[in-house]
Amino acid sequence: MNVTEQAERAYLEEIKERLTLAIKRGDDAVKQFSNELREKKQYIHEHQSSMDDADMVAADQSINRMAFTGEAAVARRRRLLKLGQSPYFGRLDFTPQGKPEAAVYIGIYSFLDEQQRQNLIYDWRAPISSMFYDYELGEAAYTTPSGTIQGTIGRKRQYKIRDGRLEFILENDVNIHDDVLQRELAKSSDDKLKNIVATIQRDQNAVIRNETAPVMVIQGVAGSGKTSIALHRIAFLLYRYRETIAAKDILIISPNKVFADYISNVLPELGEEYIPELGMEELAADLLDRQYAFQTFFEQVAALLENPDPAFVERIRFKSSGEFLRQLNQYLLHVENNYFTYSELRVGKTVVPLPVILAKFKTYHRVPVLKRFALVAQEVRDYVRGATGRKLTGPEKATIGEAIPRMFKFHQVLDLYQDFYRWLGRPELFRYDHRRSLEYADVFALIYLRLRLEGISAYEQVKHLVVDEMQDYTPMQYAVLARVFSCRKTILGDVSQTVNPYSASSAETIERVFPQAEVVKLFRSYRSTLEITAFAQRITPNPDLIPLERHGPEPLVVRFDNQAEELQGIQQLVATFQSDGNQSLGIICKTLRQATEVHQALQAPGVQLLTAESTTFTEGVIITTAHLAKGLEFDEVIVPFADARTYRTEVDRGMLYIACTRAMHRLTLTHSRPVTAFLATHAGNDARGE
Ligand SMILES: Nc1ncnc2c1ncn2[C@@H]1O[C@H](COP(=O)(O)OP(=O)(O)OP(=O)(O)O)[C@@H](O)[C@H]1O
Repeated sequence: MNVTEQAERAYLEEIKERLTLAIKRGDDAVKQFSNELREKKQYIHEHQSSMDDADMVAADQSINRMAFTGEAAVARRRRLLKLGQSPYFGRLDFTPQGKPEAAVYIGIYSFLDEQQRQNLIYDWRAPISSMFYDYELGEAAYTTPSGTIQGTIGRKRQYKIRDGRLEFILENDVNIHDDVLQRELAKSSDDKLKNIVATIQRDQNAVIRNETAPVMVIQGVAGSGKTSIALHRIAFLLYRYRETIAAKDILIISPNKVFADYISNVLPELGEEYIPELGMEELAADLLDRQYAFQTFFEQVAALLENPDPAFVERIRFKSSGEFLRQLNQYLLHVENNYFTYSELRVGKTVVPLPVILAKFKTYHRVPVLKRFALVAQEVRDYVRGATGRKLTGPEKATIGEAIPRMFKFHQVLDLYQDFYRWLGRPELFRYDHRRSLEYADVFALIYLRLRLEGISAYEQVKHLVVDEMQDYTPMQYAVLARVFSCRKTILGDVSQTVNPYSASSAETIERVFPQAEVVKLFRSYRSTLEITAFAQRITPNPDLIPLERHGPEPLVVRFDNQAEELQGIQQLVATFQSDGNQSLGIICKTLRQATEVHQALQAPGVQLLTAESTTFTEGVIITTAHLAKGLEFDEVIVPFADARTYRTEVDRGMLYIACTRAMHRLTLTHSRPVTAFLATHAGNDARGE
């Protein structure tokens, strides 16, 4: 053991002791709180009859205060216990200009020795910790709310401490990040996404700590850490703005429940509470007051995969364009200017002239049209009262109340939406029959009309919105999000991973809806080995992608003579997987029908079929579709039925790309019919030869 290591081990022991002491002090405090609380309650119980209202309020307040302090003490205990397992992962020896050098240990939370009033561990989100991610040795600086601190970093170390034991130290090397990163990435994936605090990269750190962007759009290649970054960014914002933003004020729009479950561990690992999460469809149902049944996005994509009817494709394509939004806005102007077919109004002997009614209607141009009638009616009543010099009778008031809305051509948003297509001269683009449900492509347009014509106030409490898988949402959806959520937003995704190319949005498309957005592009891919990344690149090339130097076995494309043999082959691959040390295997099919078929054929214990209705993600063997697997990752991936009939269209190509990019360490594709053209250039990898 060298001197450095000896000193570090001794220091770790010292910190652990102090942590144990702090936990003990905390325990005593919690005990004391609960005793006091019990006594107070007892006292109130016994003296209730002699207490007046003011006494009761004061007693209530003091109980609440004590309970709150008690809860905070329990939370602090939880954090200290966790720190005991792994107190810190980094150290900087920093000399601020004109001041002495100090060792700054960085961990998942901060630890202040209350007796010595000394910060023993800094939270990774603290301003000083940013230098750990942003600088190597030499000159460095960090920004605090009261200004920039300049200085020099004389030493930088990284540690891996697990279960309180020091596993390794890496010293002062420019490449330390790479070393530790490699070790982290080579590990087996468990069932949930993990925190990456110890190895956040410089470009990722810039996104996590960005405080200025009203809308942050992150376009990143597959495996670039977008989801991880978004979650760390939430943790950062909760720390930085802890006085004004709490976990409950944030909303994550996630593509499905399985994904929500998959990411659910990161924030608690970082010591933050549960963050509210909502699916796009749940949001839509809510904004439509649950008045309409509608097709889901899964159903739309499944319909495209099974039977891409050209008229259906055309409807989706048009409704996913920026032009659709522009036309709907034009139509709204047309409605405003033409659909109020006002006429002269007679109330008893009084005539309310046309210009008066129209002027009243225009005065309220800021109020949504369908909400304007009551206000106009009230103005007209005032006018009649002024003209007659007397109060209006009940029937007169009612006449006015009924007459004004009648001057407007439509009253139902759905009727206006249908009328929009007539106005556009393309009625064939709207398919709706009252017994069936709305097509998914119509859902957000209808919500947009509701927002503009009726006004909806909802979700006003949300202070930060996170939208993952941004490529799956159309300009119309973003226009709705922009109107419903006026708060800051983090929007992330990858246009190469679209499940529906007819409705994909790139960062540029989104920028058109949010001109104030700051767009960040991430090109470095962390998830997969170089071999897997190179393989996926040949399906959907992305010249900007930079893979991380990490090697593994070449992906295999394995041909079988018939489907029965193919399924048997898959069964063998599963058996091999189960006997080696990896933790997660994803068998990713194009459609749910195929996934169900494989699931039935395998019949092995512990093999789980993941469908759109699933709510949890567990490790082991999972069979699912590419659409559902989007955002997830597995140690090993098998893609069955990689044949020319299954993977044929551009939508199919996207699915194949998504499926392959889910693999971290090993990838195998199988087929029994002729291989898909998307793998034509991969034929050399065919284990059995074509
Ligand atoms: N700085 C980092 N340190 C360690 N691991 C990282 C880092 N950045 C990303 N990773 C790992 O890379 C993998 C991919 O991350 P993540 O799922 O957040 O990427 P993504 O861009 O959302 O992927 P995709 O779009 O393909 O679903 C995860 O296992 C994550 O832990």
